[in-house]
Amino acid sequence: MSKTHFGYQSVEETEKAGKVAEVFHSVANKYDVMNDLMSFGLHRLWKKVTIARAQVRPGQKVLDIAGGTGDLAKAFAQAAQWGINGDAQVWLSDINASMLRVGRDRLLDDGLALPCVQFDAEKIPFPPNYFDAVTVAFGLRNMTHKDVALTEMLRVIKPGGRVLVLEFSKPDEFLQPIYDAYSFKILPWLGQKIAQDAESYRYLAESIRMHPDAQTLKDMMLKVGFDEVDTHRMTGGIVALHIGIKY
Ligand SMILES: C[S@@+](CC[C@H](N)C(=O)[O-])C[C@H]1O[C@@H](n2cnc3c(N)ncnc32)[C@H](O)[C@@H]1O
Repeated sequence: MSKTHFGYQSVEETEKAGKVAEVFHSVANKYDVMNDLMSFGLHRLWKKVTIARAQVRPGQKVLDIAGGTGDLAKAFAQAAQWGINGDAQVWLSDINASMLRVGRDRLLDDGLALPCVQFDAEKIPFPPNYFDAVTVAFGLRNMTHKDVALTEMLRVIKPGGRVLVLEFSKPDEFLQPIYDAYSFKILPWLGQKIAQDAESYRYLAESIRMHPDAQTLKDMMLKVGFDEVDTHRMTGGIVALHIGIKY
C-alpha cells in the first residue's frame, strides 16, 4: 500500500481523507472565528485578491471547491449576479458535511440559497468545460492526490476559464523563525483555548510545512496540463495564489 503524509505523520493513502475529515468535523463550528484570530484578519485580504483575480462577470458559472464556510461563494454570487442573471451559477462544495452545513447556513443568513454539494475534489461530479472559474482556498494541501484534484479542476473549466488555487506557501527566509514559533507554539495554544482542540491546529501547522512551495506547485499545475500558470506570493510568501489558465 502507498503511504502519504498527514501533517508530519506517514499514513496509508486510504487513511488520509478520514483523518482530514476528523479535523474539519472538529473545527467547523469555530472555523470562522479561528480564521480571523489566527491570521489577524489577513485571510480576508488574501481572499479579496483571489476574488478580484477570478474576474467573475455577470451570468458566469463558478465552482468553489473545499469551500468550507462560504467566503468565496458569497462574493462570487454578487459578481455573477446570481439570482438576477438567469445564466449565473455559483456552487459551494466541500468533502465535509459539517463545514458545508456551516457554510450553507451562513449563506442562507445572507439571503443566498446557493446550491451546496458534497464531493471529493479528486472526483468532481460535473461535465468537462462547464465552469468559467473554479477556486480552491486553503483546501489543496489537505487532498491526498493533489495532481488528481488539479486534473479534475482543469477538466471542468471551459477553454479560456481559470482555476485559482489560494494556499499557504513557503515564506521568505527572514520570516521563518518567527513564523515557526507562531505556528508551533501559539496556534495549538489558540486552538485549545478557542476550539478546545490543539491537535487540529498542530495538524494545520504541519500540513503547511508539507505543502509544496510556490514554484513546485506551479510545475505541478503545468505538468497536469494547464497552458499557463501565474503565481502571486503574498505577505512575504506566507500564502501564494496560483492562477491556472486553459486555452
Ligand atoms: C482550511 S478549510 C478552507 C475552507 C475555505 N475554502 C476557506 O478558505 O475558508 C479546508 C477545507 O478543505 C476541505 N477538503 C479537504 N479535503 C478535501 C477534498 N479531498 N475534497 C474537497 N474538499 C476537501 C475540508 O473539508 C475543509 O472544509
